[in-house]
Amino acid sequence: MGCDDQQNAAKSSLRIQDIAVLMQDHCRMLDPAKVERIINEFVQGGPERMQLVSDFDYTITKQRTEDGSVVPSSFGIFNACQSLPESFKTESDKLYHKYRPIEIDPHMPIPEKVQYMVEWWTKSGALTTGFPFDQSEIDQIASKYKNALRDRTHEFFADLQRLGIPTLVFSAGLGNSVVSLLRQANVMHPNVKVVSNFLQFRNGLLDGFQQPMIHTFNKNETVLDGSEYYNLVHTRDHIIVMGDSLGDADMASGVPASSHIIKIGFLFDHVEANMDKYMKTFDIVLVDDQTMDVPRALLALIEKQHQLKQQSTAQSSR
Ligand SMILES: C[n+]1cn([C@@H]2O[C@H](COP(=O)(O)OP(=O)(O)O)[C@@H](O)[C@H]2O)c2nc(N)[nH]c(=O)c21
Ligand SMILES: [Mg+2]
Repeated sequence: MGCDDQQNAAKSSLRIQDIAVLMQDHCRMLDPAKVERIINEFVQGGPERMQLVSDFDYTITKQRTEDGSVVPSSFGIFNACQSLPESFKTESDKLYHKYRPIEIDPHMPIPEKVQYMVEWWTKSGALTTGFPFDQSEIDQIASKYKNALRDRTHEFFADLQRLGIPTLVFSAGLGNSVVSLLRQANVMHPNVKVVSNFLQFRNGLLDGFQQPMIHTFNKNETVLDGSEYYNLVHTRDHIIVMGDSLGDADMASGVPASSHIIKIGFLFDHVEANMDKYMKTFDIVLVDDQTMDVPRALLALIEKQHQLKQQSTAQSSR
């Protein structure tokens, strides 16, 4: 490509109908023109303005595996550890059955739910106290699920690392399981930060979770305020958000209002019943897509333009 061609390519904008992955039947968008506009902004802004924020359970892990086996959640991995006292398991189940219906109650206002969630995480932390525990137990169970990450997760995290895009994995679950799985899958690169609830130890015994508590309704960038990660990303105003639950769409709250955000929602359960809400909440809804192909395609467009710009700068400075 000559210099002029390269400069023209660098300026021309992309049309959504030319982005093949977004034209697949299972890829739905309420407002394709908005997605097209933001993709063009991402592409023009380049990798240095990008950040990625992703949920963990059933967003990085698969919602459906080929052999039909169920992937446990991060708390589920911990609960499967053999050394946990029997009383822990029964009490923890009781809490789940009490609080989970509140968490997903469509009628209760969020401020009221927040109190209950704080109560749940606090009681769960109190239960996770006073007995010995070894991280290797989590590692052993997590190792069984390192292949249960979405197809092309490895490539996706390699893309993010190569482009230097800060990547936040947010989980209101258990951070020890999240990090263990990401490490064993070889995707825990230096640009990846996990914000979650981590086990705390005192005198060799478990002592609940470390602060700050991350629960369903504060799982967003406001909990990062003033932190090292916040300082790293607060000027990165081009954001990809990925999640499988409706609440995940708010994970970037707390970033400047002028930011441009593309929210990708992975929908698998009760597709028809959930479709309307997902379409209103996420910019791109992927129905039973167990891959990272769509977010990877966005990164590929950003990278291609970035390379063109670099080549044309190199040529014009000759
Ligand atoms: C305190 N607590 C919370 N949860 C659930 O863990 C989930 C973690 O939240 P999340 O990180 O948003 O994960 P998601 O991808 O599954 O949405 C919450 O939505 C709760 O339903 C919990 N689940 C179990 N098994 N045990 C617990 O103690 C516990
Ligand atoms: Mg999830």
